[in-house]
Amino acid sequence: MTSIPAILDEIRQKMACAEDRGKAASYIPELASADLQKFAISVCLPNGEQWSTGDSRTPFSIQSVSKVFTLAIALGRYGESLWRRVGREPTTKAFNSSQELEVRKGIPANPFVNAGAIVTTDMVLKGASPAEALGGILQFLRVAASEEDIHINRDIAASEKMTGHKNWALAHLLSAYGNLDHSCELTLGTYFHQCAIEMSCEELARSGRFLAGFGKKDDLVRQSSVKRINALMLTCGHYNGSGEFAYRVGIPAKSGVGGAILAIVPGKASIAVWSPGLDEYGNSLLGTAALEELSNRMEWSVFS
Ligand SMILES: NC(=O)CC[C@H](N)C(=O)O
Repeated sequence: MTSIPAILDEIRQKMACAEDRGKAASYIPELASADLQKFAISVCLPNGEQWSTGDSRTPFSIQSVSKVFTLAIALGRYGESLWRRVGREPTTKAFNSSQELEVRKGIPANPFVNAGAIVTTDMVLKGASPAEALGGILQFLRVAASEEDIHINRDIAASEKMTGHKNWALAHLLSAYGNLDHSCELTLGTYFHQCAIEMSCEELARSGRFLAGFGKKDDLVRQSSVKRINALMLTCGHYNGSGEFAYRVGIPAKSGVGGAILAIVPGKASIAVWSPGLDEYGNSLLGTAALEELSNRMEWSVFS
């Protein structure tokens, strides 16, 4: 059988030749100029091995992958009562759509669409200043990734604060329905900074180990939460592209518009990919193709 490093390298070479590389997330000005040639993949195994290839030490903003970590923190703090404020159903709408939020009377469909993540951030913010809440999220990530050097890119956060009009609209709608405990300014300011956390592919892969059932998992979440977070990643992690992703890749995963995807093979691997070009749903085009290839070759689909 071909070794994991050889498979990763073959995947990297294949992705380097791809002509259609997707489009960068231009609605956040700081992300619009991302280099579409960048590509990285990193895999952590239960025995402590980590294999990486490509631009695996280059930092990028994790964007919506951060929603996994705020969900983990909020679930730990609030348990099942979290679901009074956020649903756990997949959606057929875009990640930043307000349509469904109106229909659902201010209860977002799930914690991975923007409205849902704004609510979980609002919950993490309770009893803390934005700086303290962000410090808690960073601390969670530093433990998960076994890496102290994880920071926020303030330029990216500021860029989104200026132009993220859909998120402002979502926050105001949530507020109108009584589903925000803080001002839109405070909650969204925290949310934009959380999305602008920078990590490399290697760090991101390590930060998912607790969801794959290894690494420093006991320090971070209960086993019951792991099961639930993975279920949500599988059904909602790619928004209205989640069915397509499950069909092609078959692994719980969460994408971000920075081009990262964190994918979890329970008991077997924590994987991160990064390629900044996105598909029509805002998910990394080549990241998805790479994960499809890896999951096929390793027989890592949870359905296989
Ligand atoms: N899908 C994403 O990664 C979205 C995150 C981005 N910060 C936003 O709120 O629009």
